[in-house]
Amino acid sequence: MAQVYYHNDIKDEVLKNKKIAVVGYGSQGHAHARNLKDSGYDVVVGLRKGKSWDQAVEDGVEVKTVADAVAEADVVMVLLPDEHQPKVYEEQIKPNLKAGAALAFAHGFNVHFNQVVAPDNVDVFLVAPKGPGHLVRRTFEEGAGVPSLFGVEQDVTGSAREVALAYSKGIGSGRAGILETTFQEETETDLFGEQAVLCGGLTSLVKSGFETLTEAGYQPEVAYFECLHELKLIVDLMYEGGLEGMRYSISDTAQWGDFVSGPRVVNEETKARMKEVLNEIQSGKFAKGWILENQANRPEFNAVNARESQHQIEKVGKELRELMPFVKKSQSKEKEVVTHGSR
Ligand SMILES: NC(=O)C1=CN([C@@H]2O[C@H](COP(=O)(O)OP(=O)(O)OC[C@H]3O[C@@H](n4cnc5c(N)ncnc54)[C@H](OP(=O)(O)O)[C@@H]3O)[C@@H](O)[C@H]2O)C=CC1
Ligand SMILES: CC[C@](O)(C(C)=O)C(=O)O
Ligand SMILES: [Mg+2]
Ligand SMILES: [Mg+2]
Repeated sequence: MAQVYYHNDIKDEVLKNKKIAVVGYGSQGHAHARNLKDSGYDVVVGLRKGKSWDQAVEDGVEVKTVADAVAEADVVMVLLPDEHQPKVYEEQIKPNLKAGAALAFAHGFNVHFNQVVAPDNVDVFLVAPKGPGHLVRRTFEEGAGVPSLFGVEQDVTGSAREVALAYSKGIGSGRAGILETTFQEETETDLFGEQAVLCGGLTSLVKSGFETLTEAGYQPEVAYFECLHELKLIVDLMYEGGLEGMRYSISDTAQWGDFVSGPRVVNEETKARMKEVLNEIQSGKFAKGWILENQANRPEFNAVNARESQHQIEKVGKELRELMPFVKKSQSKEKEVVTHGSR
């Protein structure tokens, strides 16, 4: 088994007297900044004036311009959207980076695909939480954490690995498990996971199930509960006990249906498509497409986003969630409009 590091395995003195600049205060940024601050670290957030700036001030976090925050920092964690990182890096981060500082990321995309090239006189590492930023904060506050991967690309000080481990512990990942990786492995597996399984695969599966039921004449509300709402309850059981743990709680009828019908829906053809997706990630084709889409001001991203928001599952879901205040309360997006309006 790979070595997994936990809270008590990690010495954190190496980070204790360092100033940490967290650039960006969105999903990951607010979680890293607040968790590190609560872990006793000296944190400054680097931002432009705007909603996130106001939110960070309201949260009691020290805020400066990106240039000023970077100039005084020993560790600079870049938590801007991936597509904004190269420009902000060139214009505001690189000119202000101290020699011997560490440049850090939560995802390897820009370093791996050469969109950000660090100078030779800094450490470069990543600490990539394997979960959404809002959960990195929420689980930390609950006394738990989200697992993280860490990896070192460049080590000029000789302490990059120790600093990355201490940083991972500071955001709470030592409670869940910390694994060593490379920028290449993190980038390719993260992109694959979010495209084929966690986000892309899942939304397509849910919508296809919902459409199959509604097109057959069943009530949209029934289809919503069956194909989307209950998914969380089933996935929670997998999170706690794996596939077997989930199957223990469902009926034998459901388990038999799982065995005979699941592999007909997600089959060898699906796996062949997954391999295609992975190949395009590994070859750089996906990255090139995403970079060009942003350079063209996101015509396709915006069109698909607008179309998706009009899907019947979104409309019926919104109405049903209004009637379940306990669901609405824990919903990151509704909460985010108030607390992290930039997303
Ligand atoms: N979302 C997640 O849970 C995960 C993300 N990651 C990685 O973490 C990194 C951050 O992603 P994520 O948290 O989703 O990012 P967000 O989209 O949530 O980041 C938004 C933040 O960036 C700020 N920002 C955007 N552009 C600029 C700019 N030009 N100058 C200054 N600030 C700017 C926004 O400020 P303003 O309010 O002013 O717009 C806001 O604070 C990415 O590398 C991503 O791949 C890794 C694991 C999970
Ligand atoms: C699953 C999506 C993710 O990779 C994440 C939350 O881990 C992301 O990029 O947001
Ligand atoms: Mg991820
Ligand atoms: Mg990702």
